[in-house]
Amino acid sequence: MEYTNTPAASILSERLSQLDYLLQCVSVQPYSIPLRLKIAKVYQSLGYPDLAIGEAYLALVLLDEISDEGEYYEQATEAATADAAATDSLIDQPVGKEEPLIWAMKCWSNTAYTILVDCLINCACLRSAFDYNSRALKAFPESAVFKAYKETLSTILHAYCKTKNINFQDLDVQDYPDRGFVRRELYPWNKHEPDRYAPETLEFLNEEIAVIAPKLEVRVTELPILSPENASNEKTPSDQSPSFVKQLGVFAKEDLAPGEEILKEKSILTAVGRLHDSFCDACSASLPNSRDEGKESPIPCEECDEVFFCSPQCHELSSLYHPALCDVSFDLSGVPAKEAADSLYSLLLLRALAMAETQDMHPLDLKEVKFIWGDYHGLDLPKVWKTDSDGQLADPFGGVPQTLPFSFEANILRPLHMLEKMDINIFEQSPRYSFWVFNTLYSKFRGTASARQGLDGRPEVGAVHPLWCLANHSCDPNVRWEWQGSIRFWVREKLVEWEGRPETERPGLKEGEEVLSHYCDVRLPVRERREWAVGALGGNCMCRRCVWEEAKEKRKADTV
Ligand SMILES: C[S@@+](CC[C@H](N)C(=O)[O-])C[C@H]1O[C@@H](n2cnc3c(N)ncnc32)[C@H](O)[C@@H]1O
Repeated sequence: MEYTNTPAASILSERLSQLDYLLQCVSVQPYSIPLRLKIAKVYQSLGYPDLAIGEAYLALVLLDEISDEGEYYEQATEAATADAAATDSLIDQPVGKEEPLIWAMKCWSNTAYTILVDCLINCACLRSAFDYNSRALKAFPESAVFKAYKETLSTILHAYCKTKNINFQDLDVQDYPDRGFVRRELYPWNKHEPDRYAPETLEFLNEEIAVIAPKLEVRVTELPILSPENASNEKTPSDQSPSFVKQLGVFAKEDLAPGEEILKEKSILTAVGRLHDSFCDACSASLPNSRDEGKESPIPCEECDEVFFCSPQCHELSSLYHPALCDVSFDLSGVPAKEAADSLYSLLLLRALAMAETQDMHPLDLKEVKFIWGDYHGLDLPKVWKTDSDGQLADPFGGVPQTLPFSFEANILRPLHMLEKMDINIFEQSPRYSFWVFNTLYSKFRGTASARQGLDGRPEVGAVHPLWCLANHSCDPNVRWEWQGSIRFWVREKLVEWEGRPETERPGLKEGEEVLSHYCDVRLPVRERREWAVGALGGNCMCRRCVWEEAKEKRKADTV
């Protein structure tokens, strides 16, 4: 990354170097509370309040380990005693006769709560902020800082009630909003992201795709940059020429006939949010009922007997993730319906962490994850990141847009809980299983995962098919797909009917033509299609059918 000579850019560069140094230190001193707090402060000063929350929370966990004599009592106490004796441990000198360790712990606890509450408010996690501020006020009843946060929270919550037209007194703490958006970013220190357009990347992806789709290849292509505003009534997209961005796409290597099956991909990066014995644990195919005659019976895991596989192949593939999860139950089936989709992303995260642990790899180096699209903001950080002349951030995110959904539960607590269930030491392994790694995985999954609903309309199964998801979208697709365990593409035998299509067009793909999938129900009218696909596309669809149909609607409206 190039750092221009603006004052903000050099401050950014300095803070990133500081972070780099502290991250190296924490890999050798994973139980150091002041070090966790220093990292939290640097994240905060860089405009990543979400990452600061994670480190401040770890500092609180370490403090609890000492006070409650928890599993890591010895390591945490040893580190804290050494830190309390050191001079640069973020604390004032002890007053009176208080023991240095007790005094230091009080100071660290105060700092941890301050960072946590401030950042939770900035990330719109108001219920969690309220909860931690109440605990802080119990520990430090006279603190002007926590009293001020109480006021701030009350003001924000009153304003929230006003917009929702509800009485503040009627709002239960459990119903306080607790979810916001944070920066969706290729973090400057992330060394795991490949150059997706480099010849060696394309060579690797084409070797992989040759196995499951011998007539297709991955190529670099150009796509219009989409934004949610570009179809608003004031600006007509067809009047503007969109800017383009380099991305990957899937192309035909030879002429493909209508009806031909051209891709069949099985993935183990799957998530099942319902009863485990109804779906193959590896590929998520529905399992045959025990009464289904002539069907092979599901194969159980011989160790835990809790998960089942649809075939010997899936049973074998489970050796790539299941050892880390064998006998571990992580049930999210009880989450409220409105959180069901988010919980599938968490289960995909769990699968990726289990794959990394079983294969002893960094999660971002897994081949199923490494090359997939993270839909990062793509802005030049040294140019967009903003501070004033004193180095104060323009806003808690440094002026950088926020599009990644974030909650304390999904991005901090749940991943740590998953690691603990897999018996992973959350302190010593924090360089590999870090909060920015969870965010990066969530960014990738949100850009590419498919979900299938159950009969009640609730998202039930999710999966990332790393090669299939390289295909781009059109509301006039040339393939159709089906997902039942494996995902399959067929060349369409019948093209979608819409008025603007040139009459000469026939189904089938010519050599070199792009495979165009669909991310929404293409039977719907343009407005509904765009609403459906906006999340997956990052903006309103600008395919030729959408542009044509929107123009027609506009002409119709103008004549009325
Ligand atoms: C599942 S990925 C598709 C593969 C992606 N192009 C890549 O490089 O890996 C989805 C992303 O591709 C882009 N995309 C797909 N179809 C598009 C279209 N018709 N117009 C513009 N962008 C599109 C959007 O950025 C979207 O977030």
